[in-house]
Amino acid sequence: MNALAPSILSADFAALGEAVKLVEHAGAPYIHVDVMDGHFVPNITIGAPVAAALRKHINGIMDVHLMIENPDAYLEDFKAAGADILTVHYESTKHIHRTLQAIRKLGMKSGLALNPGTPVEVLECLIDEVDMVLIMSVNPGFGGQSFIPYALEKVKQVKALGERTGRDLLIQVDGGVGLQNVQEVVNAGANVIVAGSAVFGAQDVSATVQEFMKLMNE
Ligand SMILES: O=C(CO)[C@@H](O)[C@H](O)COP(=O)(O)O
Ligand SMILES: [Fe+2]
Repeated sequence: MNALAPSILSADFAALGEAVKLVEHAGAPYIHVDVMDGHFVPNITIGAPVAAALRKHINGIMDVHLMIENPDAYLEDFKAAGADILTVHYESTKHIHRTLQAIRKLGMKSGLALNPGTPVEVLECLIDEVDMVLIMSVNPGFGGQSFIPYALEKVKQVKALGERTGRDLLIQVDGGVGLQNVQEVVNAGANVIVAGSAVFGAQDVSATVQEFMKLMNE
């Protein structure tokens, strides 16, 4: 079953608990939490204390996307906050292999995100340490940007790598996905779809989640 991960980046930050409840009730199995530090990306969002507060409202999977420099310093904080999957950027740290190992050692699933300018080849020597690959289909930092079509090619490459290495990978796509292109993204091989503005910017959030899940699993 392909899964939707609504990104709370586009929700009302003063009512995140309600936002989570709404999308979970509509059938979204993941909640995607975007953490930005104003250094790795030109925007600042939320940190571990807000993630910990949100955890109490999340029944499903809390999927934390770290867009921060020096992620190693915060892995334990996000474990304590209740993250199920912790995703770090390949570009954000010198010793990414060690970081991925540390995430698993703390008992979380490890996610590895690749910026649009980073080739899939970098996964070759990291794949055994990775539970989820996140292909960024926009440059990280903001919601509501346009989908970069080359991401589809990268998703196909990740899928092929998973098959070749016998790994049952979670393949996540993040950025610019809406009802109009979600099937294309799933057909390329993605099985976890992040959507922020397309979900929380919709008139009927609940119906939009249901429509996503339907299109993704047809
Ligand atoms: O990580 C990010 C942005 O850097 C995302 O998770 C966004 O929140 C996706 O927003 P939309 O493109 O779906 O509006
Ligand atoms: Fe994200």
